[in-house]
Amino acid sequence: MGSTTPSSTHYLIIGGGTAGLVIANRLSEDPDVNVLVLEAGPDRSSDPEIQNPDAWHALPGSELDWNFKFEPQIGLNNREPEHPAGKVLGGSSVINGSVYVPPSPAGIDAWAELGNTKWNWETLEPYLRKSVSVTTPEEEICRAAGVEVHGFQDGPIQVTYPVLAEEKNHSLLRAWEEGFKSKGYEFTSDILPTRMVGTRAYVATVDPRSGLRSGADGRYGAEAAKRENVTVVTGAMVRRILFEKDSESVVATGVEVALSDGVVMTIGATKEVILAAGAFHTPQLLELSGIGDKELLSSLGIEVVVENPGVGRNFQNHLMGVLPCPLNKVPELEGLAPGIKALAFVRLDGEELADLAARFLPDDQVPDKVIRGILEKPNEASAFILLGMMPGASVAVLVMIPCFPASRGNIHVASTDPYAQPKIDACCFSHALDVELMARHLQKLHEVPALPALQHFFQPPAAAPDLEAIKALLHESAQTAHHACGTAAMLPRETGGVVDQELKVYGTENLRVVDASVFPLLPHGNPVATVYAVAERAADIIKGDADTGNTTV
Ligand SMILES: Cc1cc2nc3c(=O)[nH]c(=O)nc-3n(C[C@H](O)[C@H](O)[C@H](O)COP(=O)(O)OP(=O)(O)OC[C@H]3O[C@@H](n4cnc5c(N)ncnc54)[C@H](O)[C@@H]3O)c2cc1C
Repeated sequence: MGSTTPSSTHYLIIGGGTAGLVIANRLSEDPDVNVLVLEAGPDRSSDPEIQNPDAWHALPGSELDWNFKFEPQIGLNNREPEHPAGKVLGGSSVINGSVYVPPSPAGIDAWAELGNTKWNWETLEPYLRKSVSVTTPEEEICRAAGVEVHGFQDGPIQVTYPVLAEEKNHSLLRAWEEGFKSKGYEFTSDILPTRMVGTRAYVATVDPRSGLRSGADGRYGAEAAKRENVTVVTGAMVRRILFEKDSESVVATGVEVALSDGVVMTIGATKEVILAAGAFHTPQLLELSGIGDKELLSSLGIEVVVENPGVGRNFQNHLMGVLPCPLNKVPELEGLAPGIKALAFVRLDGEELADLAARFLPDDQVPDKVIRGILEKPNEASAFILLGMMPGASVAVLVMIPCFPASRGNIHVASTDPYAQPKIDACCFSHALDVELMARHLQKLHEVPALPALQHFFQPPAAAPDLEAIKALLHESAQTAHHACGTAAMLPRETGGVVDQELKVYGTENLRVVDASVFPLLPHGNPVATVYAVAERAADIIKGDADTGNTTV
């Protein structure tokens, strides 16, 4: 790895986070190209405390978190939720909860329906496989649990079954599966399921050998950093992207960056600038650099390089409803470690969903029509449930997350200061469907602890409140998940797109975005699996363009 900061490189990657390190790794496989990664946070890849997956609760709010805060949310009774994001080499993959959930095929096929005909399940699936290696527990445990994994052997991210691997969890797991089976939800054995509704084994991005977290700073980052043609600079805050503009084209020539010693310098990029700063900073950097809504930029005195009002729009995130469940004192729960134990993907009754879709998702509006199409598929879940065990196991929590929220928020700069937080309005519950659907799921969640198979473990639950009371409760108490995405969306330009299907920023020759910002639609579960897959595919697209001479500079 080069040790000093070069003044020029072929590929300049802004943000050494989840997606940024995938790109750095894959592009630098070609020894003839130079890759520079500029990461604002520090390198903590060999700090065992940070890499301990159980320590993740302590990381949001720490110095490794950008500590974003939303504007008061009308839909959440004016609460101002916090949203962490990793400020560290490896980005949010270093502070996240390690839950690994591949996206659902219909959720990815919806990307094509939204206008990205080259992006669907068929084109993304190979990259899901390429990004991870799955280690299963002993054969006997897998056979008894019905777990199957095909392929998934060579990827840098290590994925394991930590709950299944510990035998003392098994009786709770069996009861969970039996309970849901009694409601018609079968266990889904494959890690890449073809049937979305049902229970699944919990899988996590944890290295089976060390027991430590497996994030982007692990093999992706470490392998890249060993190469002569890669330079990773930490503590490097990119302040804006620089362009050369004439009547024909807009070419990204490099960036202005503040290094950890206070030096501010410009660094040139002779092939491409790749923006991988995450769903909050990517739209912020685009706007600070002159790409965005003309009126907004002009009001702040920012010179407009490319006019595009889509920048910062289409913000999506999951909301969570939580039901605490007191536990019985039974020997099977003694000594269980806290944390997530089980997963279930569930669906409202078909008629109820059809009724909600007809009332709240008009057929002539996008993305409502596309979300409607997903919800109408009997194979698709409308929410997922996580069973979490609290320390001491006297209480468990059921966390319920609707899969495909219809509300859309926005993120915009409020000043020209690159260190100032952008204004984030998640617009939680701004789409009427979201609270209706979530309230019905929360009502049904009350049935779970009372399922005959689970009664041994859970104390009898209180009766579920009526729907109106639950809606009021959700406005008061729904939590935001940490799944921000969509703010530089891959969509046709006329429908709010910021990047095209090659992830190139519209109106530029050689600026790409590769991170969760490009998702046109949030996947049905936790998003990191999709971030890795998108970044893997993006690397192939960039390499392909280089091979065909499509990179214009
Ligand atoms: C607390 C938390 C828990 C989560 N839990 C889960 C989970 O259990 N499972 C799951 O699937 N997903 C989870 N997620 C979401 C998932 O981790 C993210 O969606 C994913 O990591 C985002 O990847 P990214 O590449 O888009 O951005 P990031 O990984 O955040 O990378 C962006 C990088 O850019 C850097 N950067 C930003 N601005 C600049 C700048 N101006 N100059 C230089 N560098 C800059 C940042 O420091 C960061 O390293 C969680 C997220 C959080 C925050």
